[in-house]
Amino acid sequence: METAAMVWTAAVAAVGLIYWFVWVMGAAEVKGKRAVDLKMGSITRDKVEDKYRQYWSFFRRPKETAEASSENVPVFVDTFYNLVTDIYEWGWGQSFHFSPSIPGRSHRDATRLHEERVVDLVGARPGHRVLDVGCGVGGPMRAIAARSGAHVVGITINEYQVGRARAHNKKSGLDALCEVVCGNFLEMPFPDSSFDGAYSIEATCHAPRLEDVYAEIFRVLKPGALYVSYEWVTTALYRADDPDHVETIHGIERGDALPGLRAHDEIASIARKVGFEVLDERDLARPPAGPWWTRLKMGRIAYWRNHILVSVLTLLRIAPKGVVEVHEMLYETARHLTRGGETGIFTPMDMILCRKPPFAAGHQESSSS
Ligand SMILES: C=C(CC[C@@H](C)[C@H]1CC[C@H]2C3=CC[C@H]4[C@H](C)[C@@H](O)CC[C@]4(C)[C@H]3CC[C@]12C)C(C)C
Ligand SMILES: C[S@@+](CC[C@H](N)C(=O)[O-])C[C@H]1O[C@@H](n2cnc3c(N)ncnc32)[C@H](O)[C@@H]1O
Repeated sequence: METAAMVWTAAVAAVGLIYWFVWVMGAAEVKGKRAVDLKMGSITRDKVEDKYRQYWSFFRRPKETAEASSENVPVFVDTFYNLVTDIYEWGWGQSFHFSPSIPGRSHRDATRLHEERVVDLVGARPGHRVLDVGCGVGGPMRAIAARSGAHVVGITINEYQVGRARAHNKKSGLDALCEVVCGNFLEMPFPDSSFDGAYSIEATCHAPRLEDVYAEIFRVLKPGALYVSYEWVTTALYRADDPDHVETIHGIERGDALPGLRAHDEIASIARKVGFEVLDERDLARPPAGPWWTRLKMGRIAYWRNHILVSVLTLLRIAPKGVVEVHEMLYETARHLTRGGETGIFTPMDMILCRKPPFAAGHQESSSS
């Protein structure tokens, strides 16, 4: 073969390979969000590295951060979701939470079943207005609205997620039942007693003080309405004097924008303090539930593929500088989360079911006010 022909063949093969690697393999979990579409939320390209550094210096020592400047937590949580939302959608899907694995069923099915459980727990039905506290890009909201026929209103602090969630709602034909509002769940823009039910899936862990968000939820619920939450907590197996345990929990907090994980036995008393009756509390991760962390572990090869992919895309200037660092942070977090699951010292699904008493007055003040 002539040299020119060889060069051409090699060039065509290289282009084909890059196309396959980036466009075909790059559309990881859910087709529709590809590696080439990775933006960093509402952060402009040139600011991504800086924003990541700011995030990292704020959340490097989570507990101290929360105590020193808890009023800044929502701002940095918003920065965090600008940095990770597209990577989450690309590598995980539209539901930003874990679920127990179910033998013989796909991750997608397991996720949906974990979400639909909320419908039964809060008794959502057509005609109801249900609040989704910390709604992400709306994966759970769409599953819950579709299953129950209720009108679901989601709130998220991150403007970029609002746009993503509205686009997904429209695309799935659920926009008449699903509404998304940008706001802080510590000061919600809703009138007292305006919801028939509420839920939060792996979101209230971002609140510096759980009583503040619970008090807000209590305020906006109608008397007699139910609220269910899947909380991130340390379990009874966690030992504060075991350096391995402490490192795992700090690793989870640093890489997930958490101002300090709470212990499992703190949740119910906080709910009662703001006025709720606690009807049930259970760790949904306990056997016979299948392990929630296997989905993270089984993807190790995929992580390496993704790492190479984001590095190549950054080199080609398709992805903004800083994405590789964010991706590495998530990889580290996945390691700590897996360790938390395997040792049993951490659960992302401590379920608490509460009711606002039928004859409750309006807003219960949180302890600081
Ligand atoms: C509830 C929260 C988020 C929970 C999970 C949805 C996310 C926690 C860690 C995330 C991930 C870790 C590794 C990433 C991987 C390196 C990348 O290649 C593809 C995406 C990941 C799998 C990513 C996906 C989402 C998580 C599992 C918190 C924030 C309260
Ligand atoms: C891990 S995501 C879970 C999203 C969604 N529940 C799901 O399961 O897909 C946490 C969500 O909480 C939201 N959040 C965190 N702090 C918030 C705050 N102070 N006010 C409003 N939303 C907040 C984030 O913006 C994000 O949407």
